[in-house]
Amino acid sequence: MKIELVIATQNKGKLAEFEQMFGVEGFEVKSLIDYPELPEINEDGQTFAENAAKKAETLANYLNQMVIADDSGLVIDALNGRPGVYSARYAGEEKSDVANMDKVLKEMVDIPAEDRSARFVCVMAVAKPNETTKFYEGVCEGTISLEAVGTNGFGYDPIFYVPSFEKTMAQLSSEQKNKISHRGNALNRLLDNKDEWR
Ligand SMILES: O=P(O)(O)OP(=O)(O)OP(=O)(O)OC[C@H]1O[C@@H](n2cnc3c(O)ncnc32)[C@H](O)[C@@H]1O
Ligand SMILES: [Mg+2]
Repeated sequence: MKIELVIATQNKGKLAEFEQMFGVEGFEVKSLIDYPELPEINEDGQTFAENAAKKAETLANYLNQMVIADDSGLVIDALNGRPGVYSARYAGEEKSDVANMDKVLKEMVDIPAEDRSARFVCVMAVAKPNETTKFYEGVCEGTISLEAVGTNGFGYDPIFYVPSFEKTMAQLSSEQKNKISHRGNALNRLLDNKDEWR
C-alpha cells in the first residue's frame, strides 16, 4: 500500500516534480489542488522558511496530519536578491511566468555576463499538528541568460543557465533537473533526515 503524502502547493510544475521524485519512494502525492475549499494562504513572510511554514502548518492543522510545503524562488545577486520571496508575483498578481521573466531580463539588460550570478533556493517545511516544524533547504547555482531558451520545467527555468550542463534549466529533462535542482537538493536532505519527521 502506498503512503499518502500531502504537499501544500497549488503550483502544477512543482507538484509534477514532487510526484516524480516521491513516486520512486513509494508515496502517493496529494496537494492543495485536492482541497479547493481551503481559502488561499497569504504568503506574506519575509523569508522562504516563514512562507513554507505558513503553507505547511495551515494545511496540517486543517487535515490534522503531516504536510510538507515548498517555498522557493530565484535570488539574483545583481538585483540585491530579488525576486527572492516575491518570485511568483514579481510582475503582478496574475503570477505569469512570461511576465516575470521579461521583468527580470529588462532589469538586467545592462548587467555584463560576469555579474549575472543567481541561485534557485527551496525551503521545505514539514509540519505536524502540535509539533515543531522542521526545515530542509536546497540551492542550485547558475546565471541569468540574455534571453529565454527551452520549454521544459516552469517559472524562471528558461532564463536560468546551468553551467555544468551548458544549458538553461528549461532545456534539461525533468530527470536531469531533479538531480541538480534546489528542490531535488532540499528533498534529498528531507529524505536523509526521515527520523526527524516521520
Ligand atoms: O505557493 P505554491 O502554491 O507552492 O506555488 P507558487 O508558485 O506560489 O510557489 P512559491 O510561492 O514558492 O513561489 C515560487 C516561485 O519561484 C519560481 N520557482 C520556484 N521553483 C522554480 C523552479 O524549479 N524553476 C523555475 N522557477 C521556480 C516560480 O516563479 C514560482 O512561482
Ligand atoms: Mg506561492
